[in-house]
Amino acid sequence: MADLLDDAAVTGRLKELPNWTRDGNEIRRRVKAPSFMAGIELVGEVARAAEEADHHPDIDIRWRTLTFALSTHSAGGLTGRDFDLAARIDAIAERHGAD
Ligand SMILES: C[C@H](O)[C@H](O)[C@H]1CNC2=NC(N)=NC(=O)C2=N1
Repeated sequence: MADLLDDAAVTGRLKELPNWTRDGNEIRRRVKAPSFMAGIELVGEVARAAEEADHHPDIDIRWRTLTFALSTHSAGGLTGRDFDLAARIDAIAERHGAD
C-alpha cells in the first residue's frame, strides 16, 4: 500500500502542481475544456490513465468545466499516487487545450 504523505511532503508536492489545491484529505483541480465534447474526450483519456495506474479520481462534469479530486482511499489520505496521477491529468488537460 502507498505511504501517506505528511503535511510537509504534501506542501512540497503541491509546489510542483500549481493548478491543484488541497482540501483536507484530497487535492482538487478544475479544468475548463474548449467545449463539452472536448471535455468528455479529456475525461476518457483521464479514465484510461486512471485504469493504467489503478488509481481513480472523483470527476464532476458541468458542461465544459471538469473537476478532478484525488485521494488514496485505502490509505485514508494523500499519497504519491495522487500526485503522480495529478501530473498526468495536467499533461492530458494541456494536450486538449484546456485551461
Ligand atoms: C484494488 C485496487 O488497487 C484499489 O481498489 C484501488 C483502486 N483505485 C483507487 N483509487 C483511489 N483514488 N484510491 C484508492 O484507494 C484506490 N484503490
